[in-house]
Amino acid sequence: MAPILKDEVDIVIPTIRSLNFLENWRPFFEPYHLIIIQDGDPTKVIEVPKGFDYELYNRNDINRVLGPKANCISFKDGACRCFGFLVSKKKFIYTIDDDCFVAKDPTGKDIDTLTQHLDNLTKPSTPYFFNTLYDPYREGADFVRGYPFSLRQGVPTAVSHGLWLNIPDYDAPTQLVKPLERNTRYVDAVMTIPKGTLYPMCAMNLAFNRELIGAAMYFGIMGEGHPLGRYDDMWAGWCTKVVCDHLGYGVKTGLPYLWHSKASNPFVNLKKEYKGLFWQEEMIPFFQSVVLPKECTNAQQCYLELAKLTKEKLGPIDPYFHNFADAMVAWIEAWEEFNPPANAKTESA
Ligand SMILES: O=c1ccn([C@@H]2O[C@H](COP(=O)(O)OP(=O)(O)O[C@H]3O[C@@H](CO)[C@H](O)[C@H]3O)[C@@H](O)[C@H]2O)c(=O)[nH]1
Ligand SMILES: [Mn+2]
Repeated sequence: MAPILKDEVDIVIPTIRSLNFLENWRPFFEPYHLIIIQDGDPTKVIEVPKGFDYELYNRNDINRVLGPKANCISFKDGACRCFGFLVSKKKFIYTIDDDCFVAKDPTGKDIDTLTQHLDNLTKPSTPYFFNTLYDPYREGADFVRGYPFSLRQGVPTAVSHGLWLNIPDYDAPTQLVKPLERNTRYVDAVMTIPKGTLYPMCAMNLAFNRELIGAAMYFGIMGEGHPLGRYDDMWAGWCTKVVCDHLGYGVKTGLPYLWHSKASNPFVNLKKEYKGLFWQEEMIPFFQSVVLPKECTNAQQCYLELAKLTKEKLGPIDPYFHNFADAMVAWIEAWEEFNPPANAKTESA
């Protein structure tokens, strides 16, 4: 099957290890452009398997491109991937971790995650009324009796959150008490996460519409030099869901599945994420209480409002959140530098 939307997609991969996993994805990824974010030591040479069309950025590149704003891009944490979202010019982003492989569906067929994500993103979402047959736009499903006809056209989908077989995305305490737990359950469903409901977004197998929500898909300041790690995708998931709810966009979760092969070290993970385990008991109520002004009509404006509220409401928890809010503003400044509004271009021409 021809690669769908080939020129409208960038695949963003953060790596501090190796890109050998791409061989496994070659049938699905080779036609697409890759943006590789090499984390860690920039002098280390990371081989990209032959035949892939890619651009690669290491820390020196990030510092060169962003100058002082480079501080808003994490170092020694998978959060660095959001630099790829910033420099992309495409409508859709698919981001995947380098320890993820092609999974098989119950019929034994290899799962083309990218095609399923693009299908999720190009069909509407239904955040205002739950459809009990799940995604009504999928082959073999529809709206059920009692579903309001006034809501059946749905809303644009901004995020498609895929799942993982084998190693589940557990936090360190769960990983420690359930070291042998494996996810073997393939649930054949895609569903819209209802408006007003948050969810734990994992960036392992994630796609989104960059034009709708890219400006809010910032992964924060994590890793080296910061008191928190492995909450990068969680933070981005809470921010983007609040922004999607405000702007009337949808977020889907479920298919596609991939095979997550490597469990990161739970003791290292505990050190990275432990503050998040109790801070999230305050972060979640913050996000649940956020009301964005109606004057915020795009993701950038919403995000700047979130930055202001983060400093005000979460700043008292720890000075980290003051720095975090500043980094959120720096991110938007960088975003607008790389993604000037269309009319700005004609003015300067
Ligand atoms: O310092 C680092 C650490 C990792 N990376 C790259 O980021 C992804 C995820 O790394 P890893 O697979 O080791 O982590 P997991 O615990 O399995 O991943 C979950 O935690 C989130 C952490 O952000 C992640 O999104 C979740 O899926 C790999 O590609 C590493 O190479 C890095 O760049 N720098
Ligand atoms: Mn992993």
